[in-house]
Amino acid sequence: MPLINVIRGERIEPAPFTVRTPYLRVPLWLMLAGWLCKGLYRLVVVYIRFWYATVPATVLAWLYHRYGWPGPVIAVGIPTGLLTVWRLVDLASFRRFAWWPVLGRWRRMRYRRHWHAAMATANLAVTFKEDTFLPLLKRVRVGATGDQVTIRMITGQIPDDFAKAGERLAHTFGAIAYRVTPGTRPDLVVMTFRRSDPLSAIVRPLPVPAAPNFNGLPVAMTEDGDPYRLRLFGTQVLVVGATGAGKGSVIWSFLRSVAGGISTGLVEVWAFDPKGGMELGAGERLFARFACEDYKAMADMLDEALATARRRAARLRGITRQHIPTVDEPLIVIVIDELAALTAYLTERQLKDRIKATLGLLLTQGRAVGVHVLACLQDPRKEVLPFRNLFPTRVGLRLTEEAEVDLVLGDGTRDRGALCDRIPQSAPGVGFVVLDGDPSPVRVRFSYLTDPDIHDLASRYAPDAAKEAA
Ligand SMILES: Nc1ncnc2c1ncn2[C@@H]1O[C@H](COP(=O)(O)OP(=O)(O)OP(=O)(O)O)[C@@H](O)[C@H]1O
Repeated sequence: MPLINVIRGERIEPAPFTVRTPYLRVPLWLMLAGWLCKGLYRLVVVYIRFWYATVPATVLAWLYHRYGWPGPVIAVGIPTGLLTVWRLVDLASFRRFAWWPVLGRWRRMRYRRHWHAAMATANLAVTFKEDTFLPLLKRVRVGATGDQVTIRMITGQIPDDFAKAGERLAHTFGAIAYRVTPGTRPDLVVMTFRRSDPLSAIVRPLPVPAAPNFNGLPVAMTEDGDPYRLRLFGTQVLVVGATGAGKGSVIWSFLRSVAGGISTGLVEVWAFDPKGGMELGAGERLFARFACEDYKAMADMLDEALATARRRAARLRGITRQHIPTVDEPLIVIVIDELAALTAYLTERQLKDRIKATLGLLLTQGRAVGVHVLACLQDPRKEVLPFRNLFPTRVGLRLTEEAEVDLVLGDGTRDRGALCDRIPQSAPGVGFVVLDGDPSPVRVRFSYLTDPDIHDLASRYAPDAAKEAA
């Protein structure tokens, strides 16, 4: 038996005694006096506990008593005026240093009030040796869209325990969505409760970088209002979404982010649009290769890409582990609008098997030698699933079923906040990006390019357009 047991958490003391009060006849005056004392005691407790409200109220009352109305009016008016000027002059710093800290205090009180019940009903309170322990509410930080709540877990708890209870807690605390991320220390977990949606508006096309940075291509906006930068080097990208979820906008946002490289010859896009060219046809001028009807031609293109990858690997072996694109040896991106059309729906068995084998090799061997795949998928069915793990970067847009989320993005991702099945139809282009090895899904909205935007992009950045201009 251990000498000392150590457990973190807030201990809920049981009542030391349980007594049955005897029946006594109490005179009315004694009862009234008792109530009065109790009332006074509670008043003092409330006064001390809520000092930040009671002390200013007392000061204002004293000012009124001493100077009449001008006293409190001036005392309130001057700081209010200064704060209003601050807000008008610099809203960002006003929010950051004045409004959000105050709101954070207020919200912390509200979290505390519901904390015990919320933890107990979400099964996050732990009973150990007849004592009950609660996770500790450490800090509440308010931001533009919601609250970041830092919690110290009880011994034996892990962030996934909070992820599993996330939806329950979000409802309890009146949030519309949540996200769970590990804290800065192993005993901390951060729950982000979102109260409004900063991604409700359409994101206009982002500026085209003249020279694309393949470690961070701006393709979408994050909830913080910053561009989301997709890392292409060393990865393959899978985009999954129900029909109308905005897969097209992911492709076009990506193409826009590498358009500078396309025009200079640093990037070659090989596009596959098995739906007859409806999605990608408008940008045909941007592509070095384009196939939209002939599946045999698509299989040949994939074979060619694999041969290129192998040639590069043979040349670079022992020299470098990451291919650096040049005009002579550009970065090749294979964009596939509907992966299942090649790997699942195709009726010619031999051709389908050939495509699947090549694609599998390409996904594993291509990323170090500058041959990348960005593939979209509508229906996460069994036939395409074996490929899932070959895509280190996965984007989940709106999905129709809850079970599809973990199927596509990885086990436990939905619990950690990637609620793809809850994305409304009215929010196409909204999705969660999940990177291999990073437990936190990032919620983003991809930029939307209208047909004129796409035509404009194709006419400005097509490689032949650059030659014509020269
Ligand atoms: N990022 C976005 N922002 C705003 N609206 C968008 C966005 N992406 C798509 N939309 C709207 O949603 C519609 C459907 O988008 P899109 O065709 O890209 O979906 P999809 O997932 O490719 O569907 P499908 O699988 O049926 O081709 C578009 O016509 C457009 O009106």
